[in-house]
Amino acid sequence: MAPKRKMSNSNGGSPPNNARESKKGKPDDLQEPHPNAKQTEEFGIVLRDFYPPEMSNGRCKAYNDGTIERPIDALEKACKETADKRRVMTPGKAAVHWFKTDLRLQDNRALSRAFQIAKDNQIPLIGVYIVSPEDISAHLTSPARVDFTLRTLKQLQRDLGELDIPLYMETQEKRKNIPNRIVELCQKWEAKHLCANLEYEVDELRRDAKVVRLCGDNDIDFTPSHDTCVVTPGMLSTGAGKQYAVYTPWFRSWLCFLKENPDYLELSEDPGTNPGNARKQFADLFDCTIPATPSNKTLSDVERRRFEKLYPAGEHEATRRLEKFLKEKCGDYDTNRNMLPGQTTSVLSPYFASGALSARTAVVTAKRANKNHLDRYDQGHMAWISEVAWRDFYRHVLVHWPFICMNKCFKPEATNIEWEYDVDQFQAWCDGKTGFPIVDAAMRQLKHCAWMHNRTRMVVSSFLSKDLMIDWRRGERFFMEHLIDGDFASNHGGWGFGSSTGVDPQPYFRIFNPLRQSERFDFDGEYIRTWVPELRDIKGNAIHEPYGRGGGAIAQKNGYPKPIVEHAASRDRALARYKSALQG
Ligand SMILES: Cc1cc2nc3c(=O)[nH]c(=O)nc-3n(C[C@H](O)[C@H](O)[C@H](O)COP(=O)(O)OP(=O)(O)OC[C@H]3O[C@@H](n4cnc5c(N)ncnc54)[C@H](O)[C@@H]3O)c2cc1C
Repeated sequence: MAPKRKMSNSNGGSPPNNARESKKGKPDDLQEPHPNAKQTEEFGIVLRDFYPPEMSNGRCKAYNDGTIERPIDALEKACKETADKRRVMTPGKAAVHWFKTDLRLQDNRALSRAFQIAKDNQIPLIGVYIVSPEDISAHLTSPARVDFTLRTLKQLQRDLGELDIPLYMETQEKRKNIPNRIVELCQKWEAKHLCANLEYEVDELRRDAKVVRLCGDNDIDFTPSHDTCVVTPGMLSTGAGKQYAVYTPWFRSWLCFLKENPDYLELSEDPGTNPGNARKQFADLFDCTIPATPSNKTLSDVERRRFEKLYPAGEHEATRRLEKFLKEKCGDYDTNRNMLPGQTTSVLSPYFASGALSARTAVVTAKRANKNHLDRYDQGHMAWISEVAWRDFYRHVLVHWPFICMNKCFKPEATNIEWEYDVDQFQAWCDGKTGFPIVDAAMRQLKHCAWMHNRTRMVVSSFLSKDLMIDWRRGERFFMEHLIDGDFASNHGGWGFGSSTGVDPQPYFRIFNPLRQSERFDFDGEYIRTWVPELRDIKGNAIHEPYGRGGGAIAQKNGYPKPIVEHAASRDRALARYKSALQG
């Protein structure tokens, strides 16, 4: 069992105002890791094969005060500094769209731009997709999500093929080779224009800044587009000109912005038939095979078939689901969305995560179904639009506070909380064997479906970080490794909420009571009975707490564990530890 994290008085403690100044008045070494970095490494939170040790809280502060440049600023600087070179570009013999997490034809800002360039110059458009197994490992992408992406690529290749647009795909083991390889491909095809949509995670922004400069040096125009958010990160700020850290005022501002800037809700034009003679000029690109699944991300045949059935790939399925949800379920979404049995939400998250569906299309279609209102008329539609906006919100947070992408939290001082690193309890949580039926049902739903209901995502994240006091970042990692919709910004945001280390303004003493959550949102125990077969025969409300309410004999006979902690005592421990780190 790993030892507990020790409280630290060095720069691991709550950062004083001048956290980057040492006692001697010299600036602290920003390369110095956090005092507990060894522990985060040993517990599998910081992946040292890919990243440096956990940074100090002072380094987070240096991002906040501008001493260290944000990756988005580095990218913008690269675009600005190469702007002159880009203006004189000649059309070349092809235009290229580099697909990433935007695997669709509909409403795709950069693809639309690439097609327009091809059309204006009567040259062929080529699509390209590069798989990097190293990237997939570093980003903890789940096998279910890898499989979903590869299936989506197949559909995309078919759809593009119908327009005579080839999709060239290849594997680059090392992610550091991607920028050079992209340029090499453009040179090979004599393309002078490369288009792609931005991804806002740190590695991706840094990679794209490199691509911008490399392209500039090689007479290729690459101007990345903002596409994944409805409102571009950086467009909304508080009256004091700062980035919002609280959702409600941010959402008011998001609504206002869209009313004042309706063009942000204009969908991009789909590409048409390839203007150039691509079938002749680039014939070999049309029968590209789908890249192989990296060996550490394979699924069993049973899993593959199950996920194919649960989540058919591609944008046509995404559109079908969106329309069906808006017609049949969205009207009741505000009252039903927290209920666990049945399907009360859209289950569109895998499609958003892979980019098979754009958030803009979702909001515009929901608005249309709501008599063209974003924030009036039907409560269900308004509630759903505001949930899709959460996705934007967490991306805005990521862009402004990039250190959250580097194993830190929004409140860096919360990394000093005295966490437990109990391997057995963590395993019980992963396996759905904690003795708390609602928690166990949820964790088993995750294993089976590679998806979990939002309500139980909140319950299990609170349980791990508060009832078990386990460093929530290990849970964040486990989610990424298992979710089909694993998405850094939303996952981190959700874990920040569950563990009270994020942007949520609620104080840490909001601790979910698993029993109350179970009684409230799974009233008849249907969700528990679906996922925990050991408890299926227990009648009435004993299902929520078998050992305390007369269902113990059945539970025990079927091998269901007793609760591994006592909620009231755990709650007190959590309150004391949070208080000591955050207010002490
Ligand atoms: C601990 C935790 C981890 C999470 N991890 C992820 C993740 O890795 N990927 C992910 O897409 N979502 C994540 N979420 C948010 C949310 O749980 C899922 O988006 C939602 O359950 C997906 O189901 P749905 O498509 O049926 O959502 P619906 O209720 O139909 O909502 C529609 C869409 O809105 C967005 N959305 C809804 N709620 C949220 C939210 N709270 N935060 C951000 N976006 C939201 C999603 O894109 C979702 O598909 C997490 C939440 C928590 C509490």
